[in-house]
Amino acid sequence: MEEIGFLGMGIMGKAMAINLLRHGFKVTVWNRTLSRCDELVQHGASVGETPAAVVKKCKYTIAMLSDPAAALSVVFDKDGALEQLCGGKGYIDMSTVDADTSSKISEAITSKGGSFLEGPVSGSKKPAEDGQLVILAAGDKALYDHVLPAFDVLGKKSFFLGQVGNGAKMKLVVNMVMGSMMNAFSEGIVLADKSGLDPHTLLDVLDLGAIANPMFKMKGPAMIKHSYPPAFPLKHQQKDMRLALALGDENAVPMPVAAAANEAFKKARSLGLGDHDFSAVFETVGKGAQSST
Ligand SMILES: NC(=O)C1=CN([C@@H]2O[C@H](COP(=O)(O)OP(=O)(O)OC[C@H]3O[C@@H](n4cnc5c(N)ncnc54)[C@H](OP(=O)(O)O)[C@@H]3O)[C@@H](O)[C@H]2O)C=CC1
Ligand SMILES: O=CCCC(=O)O
Repeated sequence: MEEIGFLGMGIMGKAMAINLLRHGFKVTVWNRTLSRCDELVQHGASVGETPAAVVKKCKYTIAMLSDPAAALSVVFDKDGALEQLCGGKGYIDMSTVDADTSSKISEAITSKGGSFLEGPVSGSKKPAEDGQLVILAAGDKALYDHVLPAFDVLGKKSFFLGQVGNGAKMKLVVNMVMGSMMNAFSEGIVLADKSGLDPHTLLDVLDLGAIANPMFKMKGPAMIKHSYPPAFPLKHQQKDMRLALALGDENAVPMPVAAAANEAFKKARSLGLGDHDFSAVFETVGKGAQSST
């Protein structure tokens, strides 16, 4: 099996790279904080000293980085991926970024003869560990077909959405809906509690009705305990709301619900909750933090 490069050993990148190793892929990893690669070595990975070194060694390289600035830096900076991208090499950015960022990266890589695919994912830490992500790919179709065996390990379903930017946009729309839902859910828990209802009973009622969903089921009990172990860091959810609102601006789509949700995530960041799970936005609702829940 050919060797895959993997840049970014955060919550998602680590889980995805370990999953590939577990399924017999050879993987060479890199992370800005190199010590975070140590655990991957124990799982059988090799380590590259720089993004360029990883791309030089591997026919194709996946990136899973925090935000547009990180995605651009890893490609364009000194010792970045672009230095070694050329004909026969592929680069797949699975980070959640905006379409402009993705297009900049795509243009630079294709102008050097390389191929580019974006592949942001729906699904969080546990689906990444279990290979149950939903992959929203767009860009070079030949590269997509080539990496499908790896996508089949990482995800339960891959979509090919056409031209570069469509994967990024789809991901932002999905996360805009998710962030708005999380805020409504938080308000619901606080409202139930403040009006004398048992929030656990609210969870049971929600789970049996038309708006039952895995997110409420998974996050609700921990939120009631004010516990937010990071699966999807709140700072990344706020980045996605911001980028989705910019997409709304570009397309003249009024999004008052998403704008309010973004304000709540910003508030949560200002309270120092950026590295907690995004469900910590619960702490911004009324006096959620002081409630009897
Ligand atoms: N967590 C989740 O549930 C999901 C996350 N996503 C998206 O996936 C991406 C990664 O998320 P996640 O793994 O949770 O994030 P983490 O914050 O856990 O990891 C971020 C990664 O980006 C690296 N990084 C940050 N800034 C830079 C930089 N300037 N240069 C180089 N590397 C940098 C970090 O390196 P270092 O270790 O050195 O800080 C780390 O490897 C994000 O775009 C996120 O929105 C998508 C679906 C689900
Ligand atoms: O971008 C993060 C998505 C998290 C999820 O789908 O649960």
